[in-house]
Amino acid sequence: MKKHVVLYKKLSAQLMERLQAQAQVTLIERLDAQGLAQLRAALPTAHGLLGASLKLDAALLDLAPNLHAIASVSVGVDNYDIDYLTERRILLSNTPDVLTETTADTGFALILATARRVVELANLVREGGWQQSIGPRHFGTDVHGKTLGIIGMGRIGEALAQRGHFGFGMPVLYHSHSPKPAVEQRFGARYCSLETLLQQADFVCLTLPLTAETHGLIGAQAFAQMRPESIFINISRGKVVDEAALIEALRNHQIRGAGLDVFEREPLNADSPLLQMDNVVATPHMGSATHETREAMAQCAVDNLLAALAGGRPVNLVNARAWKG
Ligand SMILES: NC(=O)C1=CN([C@@H]2O[C@H](COP(=O)(O)OP(=O)(O)OC[C@H]3O[C@@H](n4cnc5c(N)ncnc54)[C@H](O)[C@@H]3O)[C@@H](O)[C@H]2O)C=CC1
Ligand SMILES: O=C(O)C(=O)CO
Repeated sequence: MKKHVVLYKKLSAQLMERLQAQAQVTLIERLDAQGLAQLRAALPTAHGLLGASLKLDAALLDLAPNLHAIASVSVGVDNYDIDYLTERRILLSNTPDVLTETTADTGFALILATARRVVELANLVREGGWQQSIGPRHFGTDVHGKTLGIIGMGRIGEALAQRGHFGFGMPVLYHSHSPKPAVEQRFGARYCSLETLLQQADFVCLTLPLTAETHGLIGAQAFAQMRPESIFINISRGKVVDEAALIEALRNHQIRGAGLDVFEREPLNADSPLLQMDNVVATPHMGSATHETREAMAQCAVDNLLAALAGGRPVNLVNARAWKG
């Protein structure tokens, strides 16, 4: 008998066909109240789950006694209680690598847009405010040659360093769990403490996962260490930052601006003070959101799920201790 898979993210026709050939599929189209009720109703017979952007906590997963595998269509796994999944020997997989370059592109788009005030000035033109040559009041700040600071030198951090070093001649500072000699050799990057990075980088970029250790890592104390010319970029997770402290730092001109793809609460409230600030560029968690990359992520997730349901070890298994071998 075919295994039962619950999708809470829509797949392309091609991937859907592939999944349906191997499994009985329930598709939850939208994660609204009705969709969540459908999900609850489907969980008791589910062997596999595939999706993203949903906190799958124990209260929900206790409804799924037969669950064997979850394929997250994301590299970040902060939506899952990994200890709980491991205890129940539920295999959790994610989608690293396929989104690395696209997410680093988004990071650089935010660096450029924030430093060169692209959104603010494009809006000025759109609103008919371009009546004469712009002057210093509308000038931005250079990106090339400035110091790029990367907090969390993993896959995306390295891709950002590559762009900064080769594309923009930027000296690279980084802080991570441990130094990476290969990265230092390739990009001339220099390992330093978090404090030194905050004090010296012109662009402070977050490319860390959200974990118990990183939750609230960047707060009032961190912003106080940054310089009034520095620009803060977050393409990791909103909860790594104390958003109230960020708003205060922007209000008090402790930093020049911020490029933010992620927020403490998503979607961001329309009345967030961040949206009133010209020196903030806010994007809707779109780091990996290109047609090509989202399809590659979905394909990776389907591969992981089908491997697990066939009794194999998914290539991108997150909780290795859940694997019986
Ligand atoms: N904005 C978006 O749409 C996207 C956001 N992301 C976020 O980016 C994160 C990073 O992704 P990858 O680069 O693929 O992960 P990765 O695991 O390759 O890199 C993370 C790096 O952070 C370091 N790190 C972790 N905790 C640390 C700590 N407390 N102090 C110092 N360094 C620490 C790790 O050692 C590692 O080098 C994801 O977990 C996800 O949350 C990923 C893709 C898209
Ligand atoms: O993969 C992730 O972790 C994302 O945030 C979306 O691509």
